[in-house]
Amino acid sequence: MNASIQDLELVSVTKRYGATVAVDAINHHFRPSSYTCLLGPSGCGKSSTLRMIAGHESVSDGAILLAGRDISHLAPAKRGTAMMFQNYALFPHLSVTDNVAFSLKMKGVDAATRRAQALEMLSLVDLTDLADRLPDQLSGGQQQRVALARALITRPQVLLLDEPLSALDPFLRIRMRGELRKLQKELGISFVHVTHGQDEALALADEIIVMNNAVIEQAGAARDVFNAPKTRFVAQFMGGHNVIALPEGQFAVRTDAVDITSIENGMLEAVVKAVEYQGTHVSLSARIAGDQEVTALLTDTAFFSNPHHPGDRIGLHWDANNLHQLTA
Ligand SMILES: Nc1ncnc2c1ncn2[C@@H]1O[C@H](COP(=O)(O)OP(=O)(O)OP(=O)(O)O)[C@@H](O)[C@H]1O
Repeated sequence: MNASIQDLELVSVTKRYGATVAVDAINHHFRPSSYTCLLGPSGCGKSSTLRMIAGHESVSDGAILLAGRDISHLAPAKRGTAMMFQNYALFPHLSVTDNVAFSLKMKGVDAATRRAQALEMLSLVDLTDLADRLPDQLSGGQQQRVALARALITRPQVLLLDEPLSALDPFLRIRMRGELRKLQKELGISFVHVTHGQDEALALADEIIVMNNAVIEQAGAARDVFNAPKTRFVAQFMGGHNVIALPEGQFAVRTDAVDITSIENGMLEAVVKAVEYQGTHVSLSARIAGDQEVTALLTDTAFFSNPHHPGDRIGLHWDANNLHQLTA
């Protein structure tokens, strides 16, 4: 396949800080014009990966290619990428417009052109009316939009976002993630977004890259990663799965794919341990052979049409195609 204009590729990219290997020879070909989330627990290497793509951290080994060009050793402003930081890093003494226009000023663009382009970006993020305010006269969500406009004014091929929603309250976080997604689709450029929240990754991403211990555990379409985790780590980190050791190996099965039936009709015999009412659903946990726990997430209708209580002996059942063998 020919490299398209926005193709971003990591080739055996490694980051070492002294003796610490933060990113260990990872390879990935990002899909053009897509929203990708880099997901993983604290310390797995996702921010280092993003910072290397941005050029804010040097690459210890390997190469970063954008549109077929090796950008590994270029200055951040020369890469065709732009980064939006977690804390937005706005200049407190500059107006919204001047914050957005800042990088153009550094490039020596004249004042009228700077202002026109900044206003265009502010209109894109719906902030035209607040163009003359200072950052501390804005809400958290508005500051984030300024930071977005400021990153986008450089017309990047790839926008890099490091935990962009973490400073927002939960309500605003959900609203802003909808706006990020919409903006990415409107602009048609690639967004690469670092998060440790699987809900956030599922809500936003076309593609999810799950990192753990400096390597990529699994990458793929969001639904594929959620539905068919390849490793125990991915199944547990994404949530909503049981990991069960059976005589044939280790398997993941989604909690909402587990049905309760009679002992005779079940594939496995179990004893109910706990029942938790969750409104739309009921979470039932049961103990199976080998002292393993299996959770079944049942709709409230399904549960209350045939309720069970701790101590009941039941059968568990699932369709074979909902069982995913794990490789590690
Ligand atoms: N400047 C640095 N010097 C030394 N070690 C570092 C440095 N930055 C990161 N590390 C180490 O590299 C590893 C990966 O860090 P990184 O920040 O990339 O992880 P992360 O997945 O983004 O974590 P978090 O979600 O906590 O930000 C960690 O073990 C971290 O302690």
